[in-house]
Order: sequence, then C-alpha cells, then structure tokens
Amino acid sequence: MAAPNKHENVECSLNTDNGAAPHSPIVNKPTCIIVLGMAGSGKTSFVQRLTHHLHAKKIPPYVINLDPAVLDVPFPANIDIRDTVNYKEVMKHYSLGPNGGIVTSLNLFATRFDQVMNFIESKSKECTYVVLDTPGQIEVFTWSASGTIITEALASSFPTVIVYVLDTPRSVNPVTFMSNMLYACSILYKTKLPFLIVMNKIDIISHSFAQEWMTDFEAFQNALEHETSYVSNLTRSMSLVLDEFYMTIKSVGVSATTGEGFDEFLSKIDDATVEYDKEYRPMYEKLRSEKTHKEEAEKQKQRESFYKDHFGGDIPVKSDLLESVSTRVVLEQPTEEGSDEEELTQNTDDANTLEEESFRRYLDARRQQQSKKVIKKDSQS
Ligand SMILES: Nc1nc2c(ncn2[C@@H]2O[C@H](COP(=O)(O)OP(=O)(O)OP(=O)(O)O)[C@@H](O)[C@H]2O)c(=O)[nH]1
Repeated sequence: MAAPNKHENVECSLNTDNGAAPHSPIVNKPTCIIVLGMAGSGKTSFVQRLTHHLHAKKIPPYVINLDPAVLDVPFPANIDIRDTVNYKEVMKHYSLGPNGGIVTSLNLFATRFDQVMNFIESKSKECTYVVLDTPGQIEVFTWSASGTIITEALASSFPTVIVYVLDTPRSVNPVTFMSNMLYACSILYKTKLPFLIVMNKIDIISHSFAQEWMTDFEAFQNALEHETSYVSNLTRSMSLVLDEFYMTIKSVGVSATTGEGFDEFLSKIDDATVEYDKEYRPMYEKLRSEKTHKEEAEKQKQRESFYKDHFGGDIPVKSDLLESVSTRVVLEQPTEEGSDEEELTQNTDDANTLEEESFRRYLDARRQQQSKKVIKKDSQS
C-alpha cells in the first residue's frame, strides 16, 4: 500500500527526474484516465494500485483527487480538490446536505479548472498518464455540469479515456450486472470518449463469467433463467439492446488488492489512446474551436454594444479605431519574468496613447459631421 504523501495544491513534484521516457502512443501528450464507478466498486483502491504500479515501472503518473468528501487519500496526489475547496464549509455556508455539498464543491472547483489544465500542460513532457479519481457517488460527476466541463476540458486538449470500475463479485447477479452495464452504456454515449470497463476484485472471483455474458447472449439468458422477478423480463429485453455496446467495448479484469491485470490494463489504455487520436480528437478539436469562436463572437458583441452606448452609433462599429484597439488587446503576450513592471508601464503608456488618438479621431469625425450639417442647412436656407 502506497504511503499517503503530502500532496501539493499546484505543483507536480513527483514526476520528474526518473529517466523514464514517456511511452504514450501520442508524443508529448499525457493520457488522462478518468476513473468512474459505483460507490464501493474500488475506484480509490484502483487508483492507489495503479499509482503504485506506475511508480514501480518508473512512469510516475500525475494524480488528481476530485473527491472533496474523502477522509484520506491513500495515494500521492499532485492536486487535491480538498486543498482548494473545504467541503464541510461549503455545506455549512450554503445549508446543504452531504450530496449537495459534494456537487457544489465540484462546481466551485470546475471554475478553477483552467489552472489545473495549465499544470497538466506544463508537465506534458514528463508525465505519461494523468489519473483522476472521482467522487464516490458516480452521478455527482457523470450527470453534473462540472463533470461535463472537466471532461470536455481534458478531452479537448489531451487524449482522454473513461475507465469504469465494476465490482465483479457484486455483478454475479445478472440483474446487477445489467444495471451496471446500462449505466456504463449511458456514460459512454454521454461522454463520447474511449471507454474501458475494469472488472475489479478478481482476487475474489474471476471475471470470466462477465466477459462470457458480454460475448455470448445465450449464456446470459441462461443465467437469467434462475431470476423470477419481473425485473428479469426487462433485463432479458435490455440485453438485446446492449449487444452493440458490448461489441465496441473493451474490458479487463484486475485486482486492486493483488495488482493482477495491471499490465494488461496499461496496454488497453495505450490502445484507447490511439483510438482517441484517430476517432475522437477531431471531434474535440472542432468543439474547442467552436468554443473559441463563440467566445470571440460574444466579446465582439459586447464591444459593439459598448461602442453603440458610448458613441451613440455615430461611428461605424467596424471602424479602424475599434480594430486597432481590439487587436492590441488580443495580441498581448505574457511578459518575461522580472520585467513585468516595466512592460506594464509600457503597455499602459501605449494604451493611453491609443485612447488619446482614438478620442481625437472621434472628435474629428464629429466635427466633420457637424460642419456637413451646417453646410447643408446653409444651402437649404
Ligand atoms: N478483495 C478486494 N477488495 C477490494 C478491491 N478493491 C477494493 N476493495 C475493497 O472494496 C472496498 C471499497 O473500496 P474503495 O476503493 O474505497 O471504493 P470506492 O469506489 O473508491 O469507494 P467510494 O469512493 O467511497 O465510493 C474497500 O473495502 C476495499 O478494500 C480488490 O481488488 N479486491
């Protein structure tokens, strides 16, 4: 069991100087592994074992804990939501129950996720895998706005894979198995990302029965013979529907307790990374560019209404004046360390000059308009 480590709010201190060459199929981009699963399926134990396994292989991962309510994080987390959001304070402040507190904490954290993206980006060359543990209650992540924001942010910049942890011993019941699969299926279609089912706890029972049910419809129907409840009829019909889902889905059996199956898991993650690159990346890149365009259009709209309000619509919105100002702002580059103050003064001076210039142009334009009006009046009278 990996010893709990003092995690850092912002830094990746663990994943350097190991001499290991990243082996991700996509050069210079870590694969983000989002770990989801029903409460108690073993997500945290799985992340703990995976972290341990990767450290042993000298490929230390970048680990992020997104569960604000967990008491102890049993793996060395580089970023821990609990350092940013105090779940108990959130509950108290907003008079929420435990689940509302978790959802709100995750929402608050999502507003800062751009910073997390910057940290991952800065470690892109050193880290091969970024592992994210999610809250115990699966719906908090899968059906919340913040879960979608986090998933889309990751997937539009890095190869991202959804790992669904299944409690194998609990799934020996075909109805429970089917419920789990329906849930997995809904997440697959919602996230539109490569998806891997991790059948955990195979030290208790082999996952071969579950894999057989996924590939052999008859075998599953036979297992249902013993079920007499009305749910079994529904399950029987649903298994027909899930056939296509089973055909596209990858699965692997692991034990977070013994470490069995983790090499196979990594090899499937690498396959999923290639799959992301081929099939999903174009879609997410399009999504990102659409988002950028939408934001640009929104800014343009705000600028237009600003100029309308301040110049009464007399000056055409697309004037060279507006263009020169907006380009200046958009093209602003981050300054070198140590020269911030100097650059800031320079920028402020530039901005003042621009403002003066534009104001002068505005006055000239008004003067010209006025004189045109006067000439027109004179000629009429
Ligand atoms: N035998 C066995 N037990 C396991 C394995 N993985 C997890 N467990 C046990 O399953 C229980 C739940 O594990 P957790 O890792 O806390 O599960 P979780 O999904 O993170 O739980 P929540 O986040 O609280 O919903 C614990 O008692 C673990 O010791 C495994 O591979 N084998």
